[in-house]
Amino acid sequence: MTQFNTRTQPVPTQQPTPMPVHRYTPFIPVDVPDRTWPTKRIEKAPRWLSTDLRDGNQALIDPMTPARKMRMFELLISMGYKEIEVGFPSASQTDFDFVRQLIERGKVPDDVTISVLTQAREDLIERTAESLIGAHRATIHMYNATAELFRKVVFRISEQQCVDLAVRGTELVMKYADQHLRDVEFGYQYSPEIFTQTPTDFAIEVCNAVSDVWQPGADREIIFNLPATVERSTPNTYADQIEYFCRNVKNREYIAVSLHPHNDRGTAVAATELGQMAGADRVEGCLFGHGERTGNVDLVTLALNLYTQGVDPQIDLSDIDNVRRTVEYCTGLPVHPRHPYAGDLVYTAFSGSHQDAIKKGLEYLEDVAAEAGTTVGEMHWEAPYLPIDPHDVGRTYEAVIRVNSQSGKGGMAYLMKNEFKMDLPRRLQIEFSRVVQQHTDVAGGEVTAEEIHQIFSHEYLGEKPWVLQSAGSTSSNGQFHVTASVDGPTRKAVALEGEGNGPVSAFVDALSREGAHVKVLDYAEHALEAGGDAKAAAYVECEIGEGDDAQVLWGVGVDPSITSASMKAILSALNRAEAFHAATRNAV
Ligand SMILES: CC(=O)SCCNC(=O)CCNC(=O)[C@H](O)C(C)(C)COP(=O)(O)OP(=O)(O)OC[C@H]1O[C@@H](n2cnc3c(N)ncnc32)[C@H](O)[C@@H]1OP(=O)(O)O
Ligand SMILES: CC(C)C(=O)C(=O)O
Ligand SMILES: [Mg+2]
Repeated sequence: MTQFNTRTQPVPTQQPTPMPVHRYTPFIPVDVPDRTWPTKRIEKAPRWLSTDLRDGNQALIDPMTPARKMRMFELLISMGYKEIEVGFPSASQTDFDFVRQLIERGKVPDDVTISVLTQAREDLIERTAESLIGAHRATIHMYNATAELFRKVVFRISEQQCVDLAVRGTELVMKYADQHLRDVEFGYQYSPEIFTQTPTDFAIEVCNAVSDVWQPGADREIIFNLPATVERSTPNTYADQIEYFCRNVKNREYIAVSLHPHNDRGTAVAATELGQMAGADRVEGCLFGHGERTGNVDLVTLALNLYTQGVDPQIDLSDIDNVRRTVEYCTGLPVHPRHPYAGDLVYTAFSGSHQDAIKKGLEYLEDVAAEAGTTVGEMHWEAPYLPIDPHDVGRTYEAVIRVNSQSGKGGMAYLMKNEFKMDLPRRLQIEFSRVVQQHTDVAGGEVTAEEIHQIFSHEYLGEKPWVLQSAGSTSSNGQFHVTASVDGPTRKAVALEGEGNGPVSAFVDALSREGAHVKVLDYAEHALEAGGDAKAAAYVECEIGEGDDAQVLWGVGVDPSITSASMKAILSALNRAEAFHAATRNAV
């Protein structure tokens, strides 16, 4: 029976916020009681469109220069994007010229479609069509807002006038495409802007009216892009709207239903994933979630979310740091250190229990791979706290474990093994972690792998006062005889001799004849490097001294000869005992 008192008081009442919450009203979702999306799975990549050069660019403090735009375009091509929105050519001469540059300099591969955005205004549509002359494959993307607030406040038009604007705009797109773009493999995309705040039936009505003009068919698709221009509700409501739209829009089989989520509530990725489950074919977004306000949906996260499910994202993110550096250069904005998959810290554990589990997980994978005669890179990935193998995105395991005051033995042991090839026995790990902990408690902050190695060398490999000068051993009939020359605490070059059933016990015997009492409790050794000039590391756990003064300490030795390494390890333990006594004497 437990002895403590369980809580008897009620849970304390939380206080109302002092913020004016009454100013806000809940979002009213479309009613889809027979929704099917919750049980669907995403089993293939959607058609991606990157709008980094349009929605991403229009939201930057300093829009990209032509050189930066070109760098971004080349990056997107190299990653595998086949649909790229390259700008708003009627907005400025710079935007227009960039589109012309892409076309005239032959920068657009034949299998890539560029698209450009325009408002539903004749002068802008004409200029937009002109920007695409000579393109191989191109799409004009036209939008007008359909939400009531926008009709009332921005446009001051009725529902019918809103439909008419979309219809007239579509007719104008077709007119100018016919005039300028007959040699282009031409496509049309229409967005009922603020789709999520538009009654879905009205959004469908506008799209159907646009469809009647465009007349989609087997070789004449239309893209209906359904933006969460401002994210206002939970992701499931977006999915309901998408499923409802897909079920009720005319000519569904000739329509590419496209998602264009923004991230105002921080749930754009979830909304996009649920939207795909609800039937969408296509996704528009930006790398690392650039774009208006909180950004467009993040294409990197979406792609790698698919990847972690074993679904080919059809995008190359095998050098994620290069992608990140290029995007940072083009946008002038940094990627957050905790950004999914790409941030500096996202494959790093500082805390002890995470490090311990990661270390064990990676060792387990190595063992299983070795048993199967293969490499970890070929194995099914499953590792604690690491949803993805950092190697797959071009990261190393170096940053996986970093040490600070929150770290335990596993982290230090991992760094000692991976960076310095020293495989510390478990009880030595425990002892050494206390040494490092003393350091982090005093110094605070992170200790680098190099610093951990320095602390280790100072603690275990400092040869004072006992130093091994030379050593030899012979054996006959299982009996070992060692000779050694050591500098001791009081005398230099003391000649030692001892006998035992192994070189370690013979050396212990030799030391006892000098008055140094050592009992070996545990022993481990391994080669440090492969090859002819390999060194060995020896680790010994020793009881030093006798009676009440006896201490249990680890010692470590490194030497080309395994016999000398083990002798050095014993002297290391003696040195640490001396240091301990000196510290105690000084303290007294
Ligand atoms: C959700 C989005 O991201 S939409 C894309 C937004 N991106 C951009 O706007 C970047 C590029 N835009 C621009 O450079 C400019 O807005 C231009 C060149 C297109 C137009 O500039 P201007 O003619 O000065 O108009 P302005 O920028 O003030 O736009 C507002 C006007 O366009 C109208 N308008 C806005 N959107 C649309 C549309 N989709 N279709 C038709 N008219 C529209 C507004 O009602 C308003 O009209 P009003 O002046 O009669 O009141
Ligand atoms: C132009 C449209 C598609 C847009 O960017 C939005 O609504 O967010
Ligand atoms: Mg947008």
